[in-house]
Amino acid sequence: MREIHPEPLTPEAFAPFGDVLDATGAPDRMINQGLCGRFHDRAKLDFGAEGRAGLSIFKAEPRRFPYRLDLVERHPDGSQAFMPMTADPFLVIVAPDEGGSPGRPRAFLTNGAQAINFHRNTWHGVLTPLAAPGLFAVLDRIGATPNLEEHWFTDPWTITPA
Ligand SMILES: NC(=O)N[C@@H](O)C(=O)O
Ligand code: NI
Repeated sequence: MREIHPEPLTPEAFAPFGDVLDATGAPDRMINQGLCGRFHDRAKLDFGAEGRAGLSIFKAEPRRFPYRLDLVERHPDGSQAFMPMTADPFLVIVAPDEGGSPGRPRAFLTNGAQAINFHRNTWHGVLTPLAAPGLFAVLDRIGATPNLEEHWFTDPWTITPA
């Protein structure tokens, strides 16, 4: 059984795969008469030449550990951002591309105050909440192409805390 242990999500570790939107530390600017900190323009959004931005709500079933990972996917035509609407940590799964197929996946656990944005064509697991109601705002590309490539692992991975 091939095991993966989740790592804490940090912008540095996630950089090869996408952006982490994290409201820790000092904001980039104070707005609204000094009553709001703006962490400005923190994601590289990409909807391609033929697409447009779409903002959706996902209500996903919570998953549990040990989590069986048998599928990763990617969106060749645009980025995809998962922004939780609750303060529950969720699981973020990515994998490097190795000649058109995913390499060894990596799993990250958010701290409950983070959102993520997968860059275009990044192999990732589908939205994976760990608590109900699994509510997320999702910003991704809407367009005429399917914008989806799936890879099923013949030998699934098991994600479980160390
Ligand atoms: N298919 C869809 O809208 N969502 C997936 O892309 C996902 O990453 O959850
Ligand atoms: Ni996706």
